[in-house]
Formats: sequence, structure tokens, C-alpha cells
Amino acid sequence: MDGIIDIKNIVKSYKLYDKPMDRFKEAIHPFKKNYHKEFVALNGITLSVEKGDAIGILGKNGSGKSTLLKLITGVLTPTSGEIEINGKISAILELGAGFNPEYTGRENIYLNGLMMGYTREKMDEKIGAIIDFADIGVFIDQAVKVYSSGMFARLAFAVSINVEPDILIVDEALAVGDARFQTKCIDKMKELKSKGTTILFVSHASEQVKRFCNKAVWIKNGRIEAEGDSSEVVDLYEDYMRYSNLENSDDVIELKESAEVSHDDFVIPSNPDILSLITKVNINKNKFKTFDEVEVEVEYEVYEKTIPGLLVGVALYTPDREYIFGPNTHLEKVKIPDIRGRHKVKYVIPSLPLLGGTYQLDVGLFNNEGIVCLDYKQDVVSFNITNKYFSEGLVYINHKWEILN
Ligand SMILES: Nc1ncnc2c1ncn2[C@@H]1O[C@H](COP(=O)(O)OP(=O)(O)OP(=O)(O)O)[C@@H](O)[C@H]1O
Repeated sequence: MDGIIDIKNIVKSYKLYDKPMDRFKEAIHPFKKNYHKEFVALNGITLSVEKGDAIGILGKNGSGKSTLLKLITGVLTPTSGEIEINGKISAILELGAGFNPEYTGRENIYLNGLMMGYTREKMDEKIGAIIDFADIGVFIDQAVKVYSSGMFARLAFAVSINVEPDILIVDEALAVGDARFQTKCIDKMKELKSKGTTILFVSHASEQVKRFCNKAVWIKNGRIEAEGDSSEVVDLYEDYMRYSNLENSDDVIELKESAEVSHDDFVIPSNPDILSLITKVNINKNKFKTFDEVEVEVEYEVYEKTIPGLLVGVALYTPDREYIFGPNTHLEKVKIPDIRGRHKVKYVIPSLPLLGGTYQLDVGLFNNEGIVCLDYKQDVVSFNITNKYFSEGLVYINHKWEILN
């Protein structure tokens, strides 16, 4: 183990009691009868954090993010597994945690400093900067029990980031601040990052994670679902969230690499209204990077002697059915085979300009310049794009910058 934080296979389970009395009954039972159910909040997390990393922790409500951070800070102990920390931690876990409600803001600053191992003299040196940063005016000498959540956040941030921690842990605290305070905190966090402080950062604003963190970990149902470059993990996570919102369930649309609707033999359908069918669609892979080559093979069958003006169209959509691009062979004056038999055409995007996300392709067979639809397959294949963070938006548009002054 050589990271600043090394976590090996930790499991954290909570005991759930139906009634408060059950906890007591269990404690005093002479034969140690169980009155609880186990709930596994974290189930085998292994993670190594290097010094200087800024790691975003992503996950739905209840996925286990706070539990993980509390284990790292030592507020909780794991049910099993090992955690090794090689540095001084400063954490903003829950607003108000670590503050004594009866003490004033100023007294709490000293209290926190002492808990971090600083002497009173050292805190005398730091307190001016902390009070300036918190910027809560006369409230600094009021008991913190009268603070608003915004004031708590200001004080907690001010203390945590001004005590030179090796590891700074921020659990959603930024969300309560206004834009100006958030900017100030991010600036300060950037400064700490540039000095080598390791930062663990939970935020529901995944764009914040993308921009601020170099790495990210996505926790799903107590396990690591994805980890790595922050931008790539955020793309995967956002896609998942988009789908789970769309479907209102935990089902994620499966990425489809190929769709086959064919039979081995060429058989003319008994229904004379069927003139032509799409029988197979294949995409070369289903995970891409921006500017990769995409190849889609479309196999189709023609049951008429000939279908004049037959065309194939391929349409690209976002998961919420935003239409991005839909070329067809007729518009591009490509003559495709239109006589009875089985045929195959290939659609190639030499350099895919989309930035990140999951996309779907529809394939259609038409005639009469696209007016009559002979067969249409919606969402016939899907693919996913993830990248290191290099731009924002949906597509990469060629551009340049010029300095004019
Ligand atoms: N003390 C506890 N006793 C029992 N269950 C708990 C306890 N603390 C947390 N849990 C459960 O463990 C799971 C993980 O909780 P945790 O707070 O770590 O999630 P989270 O990802 O931080 O969620 P959020 O985004 O809502 O803060 C949840 O289902 C929660 O109900």
C-alpha cells in the first residue's frame, strides 16, 4: 500500500431494528438472540488515492458516499476490510458536525484546530484568515446553534481549508453556499490542490466534478461501478442517471452492438405488402472516443424484382430522442442495390465529432425519395462515447481562437 489513502475490500453493514426497544433486547439477551436485520451499505470497496489527486465521488442518494467518507475520516469503523491513511485529514461531512452548538463560531474554530492537532498559539495565527474567509460578520461571536445552514457551511469551509490539511474531504457542503462563496471555495480548493493537497469531493453537480477533479469514483449500491478519469466517469454516470430518470426505474438501456431480424435463407414473405426489410444491423463497437471511426453495416432484403429509388437512411438520436443527424443514400446520390435479393451497405463516419454520452441509431428503408417507408428499425443499435475532459457540449465543432488585442 503506498497511496495517501488505501482502502482494501471494506464492507460496512448497519444493523436495522424494527423497533428501538429491539436494540436494547438484543443487548441484554442471555443467549445473544438477534433482533436486527443487516443492511450492507458498502460491499467490498477497494480504492487507492494518490497524493495530490482530486477525486469526485458520484452516486445516487443512499448509494454509500457519505458512509465511505465517514470511514475514511474515522467517524465510522468498517465491518471488515482495511483503511490506511497517511496524512492529516480535514473534513466537512455534515453541516454542523464537529461544532459544539453552545460555543460561538470563534470558540468552535479553536476547538476544531485543537482537534486537528494545532496549538492555541498556532490557531491565534490562523484565526484572522479563517474569520475573513467565513465572512459572517458579527455572527462569529454568536453561539453556532443560531446559525443558518449557509453560515454553518461558511464556517466549516473556512476552518477546513485554512488548516493546511493533507487530505480535504468535502461532502456536498458547497451546495448550500451562494455562487460567490462557492467560487471562493473552489478557488481556495484549487490553490490547495496545486500545493499537493488530496481532495475528496462529493457533489451532485457532476459538472463540478468534471471541472475540478482529475479522477472520479461512481458508487452504485455500495460497490464501485466505475472509476478513473473524472470526465469519463461523469459521462457514464450522467448517462445512467438520465436513463434511470427516463425509465423511472433502475433498468439501464442495454447497449446494442448488433440487431438481427433475419433468417439464414432468403425467403420471400407471404404478405405481398412487404416489399423490402432490414434484416441485420451491426456497429463496429459500442464504446467510442470522440473522433473514432464508426462503421454501421446494414443488411436488407428486396422482395420485388426491383424497387426504383430505394434508399437507406441512418438517423442518430440522443436517448431522449433529440434528432442529431440523419443522412440517406438518396440525398447523397449513392445508388444502392434495388433488385430482388439480400444486400449489404456500410455507413461510415470516419471521425465521430460527438463529445460524450449514449446515442442510438435508427435505420430506415424508403422509396419515393424517402416519402414511403418500407421498413424502419428504431434504436436498432446503441453506442457510448467517453473522453478525457477536453471540451463541452454535444458536438466538437472545428474552430480557432485569435488574440486581437
Ligand atoms: N446509521 C445508519 N443506520 C442504518 N442505515 C444507515 C445508516 N447510515 C446510513 N445508512 C444507510 O446506508 C445507505 C448509504 O447511506 P449514505 O448516507 O452513505 O449514502 P449517500 O450516498 O451518502 O446518500 P446521500 O447522497 O443521500 O447523502 C443508505 O441506504 C442509508 O439509509
